[in-house]
Amino acid sequence: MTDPDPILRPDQQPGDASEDRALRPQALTEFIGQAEARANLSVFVESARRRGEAMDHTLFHGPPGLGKTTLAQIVARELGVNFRMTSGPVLARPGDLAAILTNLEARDVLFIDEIHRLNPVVEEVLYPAMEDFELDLVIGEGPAARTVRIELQPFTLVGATTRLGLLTTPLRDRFGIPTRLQFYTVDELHEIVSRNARLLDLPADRDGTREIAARSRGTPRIAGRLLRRVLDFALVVGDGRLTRSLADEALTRLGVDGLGLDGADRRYLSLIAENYGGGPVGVETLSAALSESRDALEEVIEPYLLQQGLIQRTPRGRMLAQKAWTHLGLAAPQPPGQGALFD
Ligand SMILES: Nc1ncnc2c1ncn2[C@@H]1O[C@H](COP(=O)(O)OP(=O)(O)OP(=O)(O)O)[C@@H](O)[C@H]1O
Ligand SMILES: [Mg+2]
Repeated sequence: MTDPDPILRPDQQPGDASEDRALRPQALTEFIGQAEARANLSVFVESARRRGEAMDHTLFHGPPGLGKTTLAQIVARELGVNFRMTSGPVLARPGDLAAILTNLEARDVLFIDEIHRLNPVVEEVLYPAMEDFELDLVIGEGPAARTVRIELQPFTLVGATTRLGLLTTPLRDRFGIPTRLQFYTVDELHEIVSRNARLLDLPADRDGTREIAARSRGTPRIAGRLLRRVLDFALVVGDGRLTRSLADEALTRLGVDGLGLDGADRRYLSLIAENYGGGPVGVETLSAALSESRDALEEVIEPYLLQQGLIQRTPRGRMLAQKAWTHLGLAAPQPPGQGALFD
């Protein structure tokens, strides 16, 4: 089964990079939502600036598309330092990380995306680098091998992950500022969509931008993409203006329903309802039946369904909540034993 439309997925897709750039907020004051994270970060940034020191290592975690990379870039800009970006899977050998670390200037931000996917031998090198700004490198092989210690400039490591649970404890413990990003409220997304419409020169009714916000799965990346697709419809099918009815028509044609669920979400819910009587059913079983990786289910599909109260995680597997039955237009089965009283 293939997703009918990958533009609805919250994880990054090819082509996002250039689209993202135009809409990406550049300063903490332009960043909408995540009020708590933003308030805390502005204090830590300001304090580091006054002390003239590197800010403490920071970890952003939460579902894809909520602004982890954006916030990391903003932090570097507000600190007035260089931003270096890499990712867990790219750093295959300790030497790859060493090359980056030794090139950092004092107080720079090193951003490591998907930090839960670091090779363990690379991670070992990271510990003393984070803690003491030192690098222990093994030079040569066999009996001639020796360790050299290299002093590093103090730097700020900003890590990002969609899977906090996969981080090793020693790595997790070395982040002084762990920050969880939350799904956005419809009001926050509405502000984001309105701002993006202005940036894209799209005349828009409040009802129109609201409709997109309500159907963006709590995720600014999806809001940005849906707005661009609705813009296409506005230009070609409509009269160039974003109205509520135009947004509704476009989103419905794209397969986004009233709760913002896409085809993959609905297949997930329907499978549990129709094949497993509402659950509980194990995630491995769902993964096989949907031909989706377990990671994709746990990182991308389930967080929003959980947050919306459509499913529950139990020790025996996933279960549909009443709201999901209602949303699917199906009747929930009677719990065993109930109903017999009235027969
Ligand atoms: N608070 C916000 N206000 C406006 N736009 C935002 C906000 N947060 C994120 N965006 C936009 O959403 C898109 C995705 O953000 P970003 O790439 O930072 O997400 P991410 O959490 O790093 O995702 P991933 O886990 O896939 O790496 C970008 O285009 C960004 O401009
Ligand atoms: Mg990112």
